[in-house]
Parts: sequence; structure tokens; C-alpha cells
Amino acid sequence: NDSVATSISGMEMLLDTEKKILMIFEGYIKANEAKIEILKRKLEEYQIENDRAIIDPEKYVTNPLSSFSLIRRLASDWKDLMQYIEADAGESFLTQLKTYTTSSDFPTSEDVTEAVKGFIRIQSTYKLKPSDAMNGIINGVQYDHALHSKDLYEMGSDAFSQGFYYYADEWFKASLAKHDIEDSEYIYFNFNKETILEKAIDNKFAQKDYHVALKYTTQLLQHNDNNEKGITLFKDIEQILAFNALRNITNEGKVFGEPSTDPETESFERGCRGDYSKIRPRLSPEFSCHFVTENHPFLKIAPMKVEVINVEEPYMAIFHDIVSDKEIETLKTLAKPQLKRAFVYDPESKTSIASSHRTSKFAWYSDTDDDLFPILTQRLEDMTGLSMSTSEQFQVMNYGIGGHYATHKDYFDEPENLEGFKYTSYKIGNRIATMLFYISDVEQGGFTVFPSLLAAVKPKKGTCVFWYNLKPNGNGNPKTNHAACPVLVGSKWVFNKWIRSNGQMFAKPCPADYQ
Ligand SMILES: O=C(O)CCC(=O)C(=O)O
Ligand SMILES: [Fe+2]
Repeated sequence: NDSVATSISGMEMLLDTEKKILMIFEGYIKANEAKIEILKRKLEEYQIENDRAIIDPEKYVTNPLSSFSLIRRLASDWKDLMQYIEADAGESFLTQLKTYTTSSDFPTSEDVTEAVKGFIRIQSTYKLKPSDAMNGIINGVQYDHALHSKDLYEMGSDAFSQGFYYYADEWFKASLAKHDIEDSEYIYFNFNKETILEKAIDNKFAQKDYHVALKYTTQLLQHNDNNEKGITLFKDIEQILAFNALRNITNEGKVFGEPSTDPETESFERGCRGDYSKIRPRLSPEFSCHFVTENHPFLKIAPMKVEVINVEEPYMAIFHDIVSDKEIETLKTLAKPQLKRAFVYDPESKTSIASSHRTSKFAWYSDTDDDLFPILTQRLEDMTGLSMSTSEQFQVMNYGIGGHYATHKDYFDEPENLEGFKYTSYKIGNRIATMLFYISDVEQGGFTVFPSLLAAVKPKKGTCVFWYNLKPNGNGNPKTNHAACPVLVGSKWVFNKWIRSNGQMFAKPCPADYQ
């Protein structure tokens, strides 16, 4: 199981799975209903007989026929009836349910954890408030699905287990608020107001916020004065508070567990929220871009719409309408069944590993995998004038909710990442340029941001963003640092091509200062 929640494509299959298990569940219920029907009829038969007999018991038992009948009913029928009652009516359905719910692609608590991580990224990046989410509001937009108190509780519980106490607080608050206004249209097992309060107290305890812990404990005992945890905790907390008072330890005015934000993260998050000066593609009506007719004779016939984001180093531009809807459909159809959890190169273990720095699913393609790829490769050469002879394979990616790619460089740094560089690059060179194609729109979030350039690219289906990662002398340009912002609403599909420097001796000869 490589985390269903890390791609929308994986999540779509869950609805089919749910539909199937609901059908089996229905089968189980029908089988049990049929059993209950038979039991009801049996009850009725015996009741009628007994009602008749009891009017004149003596008459009934003195008649040899009816007295035999009574003995037969009790001695023989009930043995069979007990067997029938005990046998499981929907056993085959139950077996099927077990098979489904224990199969490797059925979501587990690890998937919940992954989804909660995504939510916490959303919470911190977009300042999403649980008090809005509980009413179905995301970033000021009202959606038709609100969260249940159970969802909010699970979110808090998992955030608590992961040590995100500050965020967990907000989810528990929302869960309690929602629980109070929710008419209990849902039946939950092992979940009620006490469950929420108990976890909320644990979370406050973990933050050493004993005043609020005491407040929740009081609420818990008001709700149920027999709650054992509440009784024990109440004493404990009073003791701690008395002890603290004695030693003058005070928490007055302290903010508990607020996540620290370093300037770099802060800047990145601003970009994700759309606060950079350069947001492309330009959305204003006066937007203009030039047509590329150089590079290749082909472009005189089919010029390309290019919008330059950065003229100086690193050169960076957007190509509009560069892949067609039909090509996009082909790519997605191809990739959907093949997507796997994306990984990153880990300098420590010198291998590629799944990491919370990069949550998406991907699949790689070479030119021989489908007729479409050589066509795209030719187009990429026409677009850039660069040779694709040493480029890496096409990488198709799909991001789930909260899916992101933390700030990174596409090139290999020396000597920082010497191993990674040596490992992959001695033959084909470093990643001179990146071409990133958006093959879906994203309803909210999912920008690609370049904090050093204060530039952000909003995904737009059919466009490509191109940039040089290396300076003309072949060294990496740290200004190309970039990140994929968490997806807020929607499914983000991209594909990319990492172009290598060693194929470019004719297209882009080395400058004099190359060493
Ligand atoms: O998906 C994005 O917006 C960025 C992806 C990226 O940076 C990469 O694949 O190297
Ligand atoms: Fe990248």
C-alpha cells in the first residue's frame, strides 16, 4: 500500500471499492432480514397454538393428539430452532467483507495519517480554519460537503499522535462545537462527546496547558460525573496547578505549541497564497505574449505563444496551449493504472525513498512506451532548441489533497550532494533545464512557486513552464529553488522533463568561463 491519499487518481478507485462493499453489506442485511422473517413466522405459529391451548389447558393436555403435539414442539422443534438462530445468516457475505477490508489496497490508519499530514500542510499554508472547514468553507468558498464531528475528531486525534498539538487543538474545538449542533443522524460506534473531550484533554496535557485541561475535565465531568478518566485527571491537574502556584510557575498569556515559521517557509507560504508580485499565467485581459518563430523552421508554420517570466538568469518562460486535450487524455489514461508513490533521492542512504517532502504519485515513460512520446520529445526540442538525447524520461505526476513538493532544486549540487551528482550525472551531465507541463487545472492551490524570484505559476491545463537550472558556466543557480504548493481543492496533474547538460554541445556551447 503506497498511500491512497497521495494521489487523487488512487482515491477515485476508493469510491468503487466502497460501492462494492456496500452491495455485499446489503446482501448481508437481506440474508439476516430473511432469517428474521422466518423467526417471526415461527413465533407467530407457536403463539397462535399456545393462545388457543391456554384457554382451556386441561382440555388441551388431556387430548392425546394435542398433548403429543405440545411435547413434539418443545422437545424436537426447539432444538432445530436454536440451531437456526445460532447459525450466521450472512456468513458468505461476511467472508467477502473480510476479504475486501483486509486487502492491501483498502485504506488503513496509515492512510488517515497521510491525509492528516496533507490537511496540516493546508492548514498552515493557506491558514485554513477548522471552524470554517466544519461548515464546508475552504478559503472563503462554500462547498456542499461539511465535516462531521467524527471527521474533526479523527483529524485532531491523528494530529495529536503526530505531535501537532497546536493544530489538534483547533480540530478538537471544532469537533466539540459541531457535536453540540449535530442532530445524531449518524450512528457511530465508540464515539461520543466524552471521546472528544478525553482526547482534547490529552492534547492540552501534552502542551502543559493545565488550565484549559482543567476546563475540559470539568466539562467532561459535567457531562458524565462517573467518567473515570475525568475523575482521576481532575485530581491530578488540581495537584499540578497547586504545585505550580506554590513555585510561582505561571502559564499566563502563553501561546501553546504554536508552530514556528522560519522566514523561508513564511515566504514560500505567501507565494502559495498568491501574494507574490509575479503570478503567471497573467490573468488580466491586457495580457500579451510573444510568438516564438525562431529555433526551427517548423515554428514559422506553427508559432508558439510564450510568456517570459524572468529575462535575466535564470531565464524562465511559460508556453501556452502546448499540449492538446487529446494528448492529455492519452497521458492520463496511460498513467492512471501505473501510478506509484513518488520518491526523492536520500543522500544518507544513497537510495530513493518515499518522503513527506514529496507527496504525489508518478510514473515514468520513455519514447518507446507510446507513439505520443516521440512526438512530445520532438516538440520539446522545437520549444527549447535543446537536445533531448540525454534527457531523463517523461515523469507523469498526480497530487492528492494537500499533496506537495517541498522547496528543492532540480539540479545536483556539488559538493553538498556529491554522491547524488556522481551517481546519476557523470555521463549525461547535470539537469540544465526543467520543463514542467500542467495537464489539469487546479480549482484551488497547487501553484509552483519560486521564492527567490517572487514568482508563482498557477497550473493551467495545456501550458508548460520552462527554466534553466544551471548558470551558463554550468554551476547550479540557487535562485531556481522551487516548490509545489499543497493542493487545496482539485486534482493536480503534471508531467515533466529534466534536460541534461551533456547533450547540449551543439545547441548551447559552453561559455568562456566554463571550468
Ligand atoms: O508540480 C510542481 O508544481 C513542481 C514539480 C517539481 O518541482 C518537479 O517535479 O521537480
Ligand atoms: Fe522540481
